Amino acid sequence: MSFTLAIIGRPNVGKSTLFNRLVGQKLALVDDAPGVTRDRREGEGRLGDLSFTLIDTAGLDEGPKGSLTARMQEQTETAIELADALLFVIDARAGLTPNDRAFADFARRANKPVVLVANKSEGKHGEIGAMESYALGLGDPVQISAEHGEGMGELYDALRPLLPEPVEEEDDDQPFDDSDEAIATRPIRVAIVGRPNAGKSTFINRLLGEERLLTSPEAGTTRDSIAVEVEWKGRDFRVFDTAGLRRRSRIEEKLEKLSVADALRAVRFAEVVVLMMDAQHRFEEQDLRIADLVEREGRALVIAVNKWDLIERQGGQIAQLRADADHWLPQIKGVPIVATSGMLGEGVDRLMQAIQDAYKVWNRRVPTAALNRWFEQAISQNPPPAVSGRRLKLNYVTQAKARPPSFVVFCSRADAVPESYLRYLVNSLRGAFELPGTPVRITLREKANPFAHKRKRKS
Ligand SMILES: Nc1nc2c(ncn2[C@@H]2O[C@H](COP(=O)(O)OP(=O)(O)OP(=O)(O)O)[C@@H](O)[C@H]2O)c(=O)[nH]1
Ligand SMILES: Nc1nc2c(ncn2[C@@H]2O[C@H](COP(=O)(O)OP(=O)(O)OP(=O)(O)O)[C@@H](O)[C@H]2O)c(=O)[nH]1
Repeated sequence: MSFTLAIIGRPNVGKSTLFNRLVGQKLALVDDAPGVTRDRREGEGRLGDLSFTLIDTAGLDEGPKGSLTARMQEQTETAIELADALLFVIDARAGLTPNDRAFADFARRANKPVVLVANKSEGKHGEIGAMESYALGLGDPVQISAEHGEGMGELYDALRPLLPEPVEEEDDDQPFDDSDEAIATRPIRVAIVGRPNAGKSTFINRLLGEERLLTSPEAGTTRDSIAVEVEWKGRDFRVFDTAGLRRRSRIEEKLEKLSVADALRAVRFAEVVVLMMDAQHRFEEQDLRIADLVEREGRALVIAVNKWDLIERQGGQIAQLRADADHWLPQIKGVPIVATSGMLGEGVDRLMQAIQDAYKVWNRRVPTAALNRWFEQAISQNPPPAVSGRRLKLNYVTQAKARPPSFVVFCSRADAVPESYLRYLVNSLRGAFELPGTPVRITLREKANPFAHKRKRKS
């Protein structure tokens, strides 16, 4: 039997939705046929290149006043027994309930690896439950939206080290091992995306030093994305080449649609995304849309302006590229940009270095003391505005996670803080801690410090 994962958690947190996403709709449809009531569903799940047997424990009602029925406990225990590792799901919007804590106890007692999943994390509301869930003592929550397919890359990151995978050697690193050493040695997952004909395959061939991928002057030669392992100057990379993202047209063929979906998937599984543009047609609408997608997916972005050999050399061109990038992509200010010629092998070293640097920035954790110093300074330099006569009070800040760097600011009235002030904080933070070109998230939160009760108990 293959590696088995059990999805556990109280009713309604989204276990079935996650199951369906990982297993695929077909099986779920079969099992959801009317009259088929089952305590447990099993299916073959896939996430990127990982495959596993998945057990879902959904479909039971909570007992009176939210209590757990004996049947629910029983089926959860059975599932846990069958599993090699657990996906413990909570509802990030609802926050923790006593039943979540009961399930967390089951999970802990199992003595099996547990991945804490904070579902329904799309939008801003998710941060709250995710922060609260730290208190369960099950490690960092993986924030996902099973319904919208968000956070699947993070889930992949969390699962990959748990699963046996003979081809990989790096698999003994711990989930969420964000130590400097782990960050410095893990293969970096890179997706190279861009419009058709930008030169993605040619570039990867150059990296590999052989004609392994098909390149041709016709747009859209690469139909599927292919992962290749590359070692460059002692560092391992896993590079995904994707079919060109192209403008959607009404007469688009099904095959093409699949290719676009494939590229989007590659973005989700990548840690660093290289947006490859043709130097002769740079910053086109589709390029900007890809960059925006990468930002929204929370990946590190590096821009390669390829076919640089076709550009007549004049002074100041790189500076112009820099200015163009910041003009068109203000949401990822300072995004690294490298001029390349995959054909001639120019700029390859610089691009590979830029990928490593971007990866480091994306993984950065800012020391708390420095973060607090920055916060006080940023607020006193440019205090938050008064809204309807009352000054907004921002209390303190904490880094909730890295990959990408995400922060939570605790404040008096979250809804009242204007977007522009948040942008000010993001840009100031970027500057203060050298976080260029990586998505930086700041979420506002009104509730008291979730760790406060812990501290009280200790004293
Ligand atoms: N907003 C949001 N809603 C979600 C998400 N995932 C699931 N839901 C919704 O949450 C509800 C419960 O989802 P299910 O997948 O049935 O939850 P379950 O944990 O399997 O529930 P039981 O079958 O009762 O054990 C449904 O209305 C879903 O549409 C998500 O990522 N975001
Ligand atoms: N002058 C020049 N031409 C290049 C360079 N890189 C690629 N090309 C040419 O551009 C064309 C497209 O290259 P590919 O590598 O197939 O492009 P792709 O982005 O993989 O294309 P799709 O498979 O359509 O997504 C080919 O004719 C290449 O020879 C470069 O650095 N300079």
